[in-house]
Amino acid sequence: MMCKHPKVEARILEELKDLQSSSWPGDFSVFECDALRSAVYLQAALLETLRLFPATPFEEKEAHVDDILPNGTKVTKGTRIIFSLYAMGRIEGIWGKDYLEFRPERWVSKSGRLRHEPSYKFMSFNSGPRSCIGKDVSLSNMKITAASIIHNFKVELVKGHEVMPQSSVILHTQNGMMVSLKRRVAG
Ligand code: HEM
Repeated sequence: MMCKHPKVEARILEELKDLQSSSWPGDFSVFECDALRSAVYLQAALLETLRLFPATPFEEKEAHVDDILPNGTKVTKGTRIIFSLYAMGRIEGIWGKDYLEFRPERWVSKSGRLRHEPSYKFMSFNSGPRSCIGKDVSLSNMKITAASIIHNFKVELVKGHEVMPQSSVILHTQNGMMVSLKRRVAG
């Protein structure tokens, strides 16, 4: 997403500039979890990526008892329901007119804090009693990894390579994602 959205990348770099990092051999800088707590825009960009490209694109549930769904649909015990988290991240009625735009700003409140979206709206970590117990640890790890890569390297998509999602239990890319890394000037 950063390769295709240079303004977002620039804003993340700006946010990282003031955060504490540690040096690694080779003149690299890495960020630790605590230092990234205030990196609201970086987290917003990761959440926005997961909205458009949820790692689990669809899920299946089975009705434990006869029930009625919020839209009035009756389901009988044992009915299997498959729902698409991928589609739910791209519905205008849920996300607004700009639902197809990659816009991390939608996750940032007027006061500059991370905007909370209810889990039944942002379903990438599922909702309810079987929601992902690794949500916080995965977001921390993604922040650490993304911050360290973006700060040290300019990531560019290989010319002519088109990244296409491929549906499976875990969202894949049809032909991978070919990129080149250019070392950013330290400092
Ligand atoms: C971007 C990273 C991740 C995403 C998008 C994600 C998403 C999800 C989703 C959608 C489910 C519900 C699956 C279902 O009910 O069919 C789930 C469940 C679960 N996740 Fe994650 N997950 C992520 C990372 C992790 C990590 C790092 C851990 C462990 C440290 C983890 C542990 C679990 C466990 C144990 C469950 C099952 C919870 C239950 O059934 O009660 N996840 N995750």
